Amino acid sequence: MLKNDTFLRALMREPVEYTPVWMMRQAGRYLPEYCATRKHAGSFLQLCKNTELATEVTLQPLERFPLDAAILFSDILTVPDAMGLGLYFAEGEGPKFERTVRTEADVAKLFVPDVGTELKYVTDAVSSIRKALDNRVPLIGFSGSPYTLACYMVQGGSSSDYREIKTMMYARPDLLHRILEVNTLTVIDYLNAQIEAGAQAVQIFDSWGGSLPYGKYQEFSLQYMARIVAGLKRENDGRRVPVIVFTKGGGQWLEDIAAIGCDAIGLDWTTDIGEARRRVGDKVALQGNFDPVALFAPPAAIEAEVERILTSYGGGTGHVFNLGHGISQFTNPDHAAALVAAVHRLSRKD
Ligand SMILES: Cc1c2[nH]c(c1CCC(=O)O)Cc1[nH]c(c(CCC(=O)O)c1C)Cc1[nH]c(c(CCC(=O)O)c1C)Cc1[nH]c(c(C)c1CCC(=O)O)C2
Repeated sequence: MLKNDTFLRALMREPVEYTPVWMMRQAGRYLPEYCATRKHAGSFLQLCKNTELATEVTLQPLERFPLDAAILFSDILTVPDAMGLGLYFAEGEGPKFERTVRTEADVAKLFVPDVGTELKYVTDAVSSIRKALDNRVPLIGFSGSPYTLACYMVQGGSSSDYREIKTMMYARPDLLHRILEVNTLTVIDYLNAQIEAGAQAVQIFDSWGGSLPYGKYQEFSLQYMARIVAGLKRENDGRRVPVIVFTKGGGQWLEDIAAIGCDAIGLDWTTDIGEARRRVGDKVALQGNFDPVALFAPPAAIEAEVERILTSYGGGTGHVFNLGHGISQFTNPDHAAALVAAVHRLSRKD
């Protein structure tokens, strides 16, 4: 039995005593204890692949702040790495792949990896984290969306304009659809393996779906996320495993996203959460949507911003407080503490 299931109840729009909160990238470089463990591991990827250390960093933010959920420490790019593309992190440059998927021949070679062997280190981490959490709070598993994974696979790394993948989309949509097909089958296996290992909710990170034009978003990103939602095991320990879909920059498509069968939509900070609630009605819960850059302001300003978001949402259940994107590595941890405390204190007043 979970000691604190507020997060799961809010996602299912069941009554809650206060608004639960977690932060995207809550385990990361803004915490000195994370930097110390990462140094000990050698590299970020070695940290992800070491069960004991991945467990340790997952729990670090929970030791500091009374967060209502833990998130598996890993990365979305473990999936293309398992497809043999060779993930590495060049110092100061972000993620890169040794091989890209651009030509007809590259696409023909692409395969659905055996998740049970190639990504066993991830499911081992899930089991180990569940044990270490001892039912304190629920554990969130996650994956990249098929389109967001494809962005890194085609580009070979991060990009400012996604020129290669978008050119493929316009010139050879058949090739991109084939990549998305392989990614979709892989993500279904991957998330189901995380759920079987103990993940109590899952989030699909569609970080780059918001860069697509209207219509193309539905065809190249949302359609595939709908297939994932339909393909997931939805029960664990006798409870429903809620699915959160986070399309960064997806605020204009909320009705479409709410229609794919997910339980919650993650919002970035550009959308008014009260208006979002009116648009989706009681179809889904909402997660968000504090601008992570506002964490650089003094605690009084952070509290005012928390209050604005809680007031806009309008009380009751169905809201999971979060940042609108990952926390910056330059954030002062005391400011993150102020955010978490403000969410709990101000939402209990309702
Ligand atoms: C696009 C994406 C990635 N990874 C992820 C996304 C989707 C969310 C988003 O849009 O930000 C998701 C992710 N990455 C990480 C987590 C762990 C769980 C958590 O605490 O939220 C999660 C959920 C750890 C990480 N993933 C990464 C770090 C920093 C690596 C380090 O310690 O050096 C962490 C803590 C590396 C990473 N991984 C990725 C990038 C672009 C980078 C480099 C950017 C950066 O340096 O912040 C790909």
